[in-house]
Amino acid sequence: MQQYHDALKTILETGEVSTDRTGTGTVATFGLQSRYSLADGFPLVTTKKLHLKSIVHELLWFLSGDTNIRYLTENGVSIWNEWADENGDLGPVYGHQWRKFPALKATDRTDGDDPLFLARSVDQISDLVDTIRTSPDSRRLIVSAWNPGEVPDMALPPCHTLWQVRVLNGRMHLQLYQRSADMFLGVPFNIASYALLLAMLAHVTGYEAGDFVHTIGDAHIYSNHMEQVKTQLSRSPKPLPRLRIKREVSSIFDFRYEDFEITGYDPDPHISAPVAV
Ligand SMILES: Nc1nc(=O)c2c([nH]1)NC[C@@H]1CN(c3ccc(C(=O)N[C@@H](CCC(=O)O)C(=O)O)cc3)CN21
Ligand SMILES: O=c1ccn([C@H]2C[C@H](O)[C@@H](COP(=O)(O)O)O2)c(=O)[nH]1
Repeated sequence: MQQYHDALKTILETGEVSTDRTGTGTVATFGLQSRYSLADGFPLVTTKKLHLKSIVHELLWFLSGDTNIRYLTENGVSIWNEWADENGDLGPVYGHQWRKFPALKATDRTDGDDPLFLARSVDQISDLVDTIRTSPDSRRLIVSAWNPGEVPDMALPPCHTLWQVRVLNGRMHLQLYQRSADMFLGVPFNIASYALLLAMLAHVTGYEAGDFVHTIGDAHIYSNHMEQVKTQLSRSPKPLPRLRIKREVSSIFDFRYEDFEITGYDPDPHISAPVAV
């Protein structure tokens, strides 16, 4: 995970001090890209201990279309607690947009002068897998969580905004555009989560998992994470662990928590940090 350390160093060396919504203050760089080849191992940060459990459950929860934190809390995952309302709801966040992106289709009928629309919803994940199967050379394999009409109703507008898949020579690649990135707390989760998603998509469609390309808009280190980042950068990255999918799974929606095994993960101790709300 030298790439992750390099990104942190770039922000410390070239970033600019900024105010932000949470009132915490950051050092930020706008526009940063890193590439993680899954052939080198599974990109789980080794210079602090990460809980893969939270990452796997969060991804399965997104894929199920759920936007209430109940499933997460039942599985001991608390990372979304601060943003949920009293019923555990987050509004139409990732799961909703991935599986039920609302769309209107114009019809040729009218009501007086007003055009009539047909309301439907788009299951972007099913469509993605179907298109990979029917048109593997497609350059249109995109999933968007950014829905301008619904952003005001979301507890937090999506940070991982849009992603694209591309299959080249039997290898599947995935690129994420992340509009805003908490480099110390959120990003290690985001990298592992999208690498896992790539491994799952490659598994169900029969391709080799290739590169995860992480493109970031505002890449920031919060002012109250500086000591933690320095501690982490004083440590040396170790060889990456390996991910194994233990069972033959044919649908992207059939994965279970128990299907994943990580071997060879020998991280340095955990470094705790406050999350900016
Ligand atoms: N400021 C901020 N940073 C984020 O990374 C973030 C948000 N807000 N809001 C929405 C989600 C929630 N995410 C989070 C929230 C908390 C942790 C966190 O506290 N991580 C700890 C322990 C995690 C655990 O329980 O396994 C860590 O040390 O990584 C990580 C990601 C990512 N997102
Ligand atoms: O998956 C995620 C979700 C959130 N973040 C971080 C990025 C920012 O620090 C905050 C969001 O604040 P905005 O003011 O809406 O940008 O959450 C992340 O890194 N990864």
